[in-house]
Amino acid sequence: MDPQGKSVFLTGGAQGLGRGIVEKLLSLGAKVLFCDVDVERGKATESELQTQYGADVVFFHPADVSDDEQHKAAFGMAVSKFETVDICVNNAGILNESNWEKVMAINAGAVIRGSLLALEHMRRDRGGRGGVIINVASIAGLNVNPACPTYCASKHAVIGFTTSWAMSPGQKDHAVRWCCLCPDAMETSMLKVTDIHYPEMLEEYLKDNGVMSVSQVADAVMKLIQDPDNNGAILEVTLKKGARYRRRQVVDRDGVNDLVIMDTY
Ligand SMILES: NC(=O)C1=CN([C@@H]2O[C@H](COP(=O)(O)OP(=O)(O)OC[C@H]3O[C@@H](n4cnc5c(N)ncnc54)[C@H](O)[C@@H]3O)[C@@H](O)[C@H]2O)C=CC1
Ligand SMILES: CCCCCC(=O)/C=C/C=C\C/C=C\C/C=C\CCCC(=O)O
Repeated sequence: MDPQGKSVFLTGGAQGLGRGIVEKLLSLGAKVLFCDVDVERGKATESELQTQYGADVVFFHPADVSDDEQHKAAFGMAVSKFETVDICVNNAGILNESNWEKVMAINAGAVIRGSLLALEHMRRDRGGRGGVIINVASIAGLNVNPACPTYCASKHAVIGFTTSWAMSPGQKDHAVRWCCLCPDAMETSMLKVTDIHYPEMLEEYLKDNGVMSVSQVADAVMKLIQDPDNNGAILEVTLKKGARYRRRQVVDRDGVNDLVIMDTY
């Protein structure tokens, strides 16, 4: 899909990756409504982006996406501003190993709610225009990570949910594409986290693997949006290897029930 002239709803756009994605989309001619729980930063970002791209192409709406009503209201605001939403990016996320309920509510719960809101609005078999749903997971959704088991679980949930919907027998009728983004560590406020187990593991990990810029990862999101035939995509983004699609197969090893998930590139 070409972002030019398309309408976008994005969560967690006040800073970090969310803001980076909003900026790329605006530079490609899309209109964006983003929400965030950080109202002050959201307003400041809106004002800066309106100055650069125009007052009628980017809007901020305050919302905590762990709250059902606020999340629905924010999505509804995008629909009423643009009439239609073509691209939905469920990006808002936190990392806090002391509060697993909150992590699951935002990283998994809000991704599920946001996806279902977008599907209902976009699906062509119920009068919508089709579209793309991009769910932001992490490399942690593909691996195990003793430093942050709850965060890791929330990101595995995003990948399982998104790829399962992508495999829906009704997908062609819905005309909605489902994609997961799985970045490695990138330079945002999340990386300043202190609330993980074994913080020394993080230091070691970053020494070995480096840290990506937001812009590199936001470019990968444009690839997800633009590639037409990637329903069910899991796009891994790392500093050393760049953006690569994981090819996921479910292999039936014994013809009965010994199913194994195998990823290749
Ligand atoms: N920074 C990293 O190394 C990586 C981050 N990610 C994922 O990227 C996504 C974006 O994270 P970053 O930009 O790094 O973090 P960030 O902390 O810089 O930005 C996250 C934004 O989400 C907002 N947010 C948090 N909770 C919210 C809620 N309940 N409702 C609405 N907005 C909320 C925050 O206010 C903030 O503006 C997250 O899903 C994160 O898990 C994935 C891989 C690596
Ligand atoms: C595997 C780390 C990349 C996960 C990227 C992400 O989604 C958010 C990162 C934010 C902060 C980092 C927090 C925890 C990671 C800590 C240690 C990683 C050790 C993993 C390992 O050695 O295998």
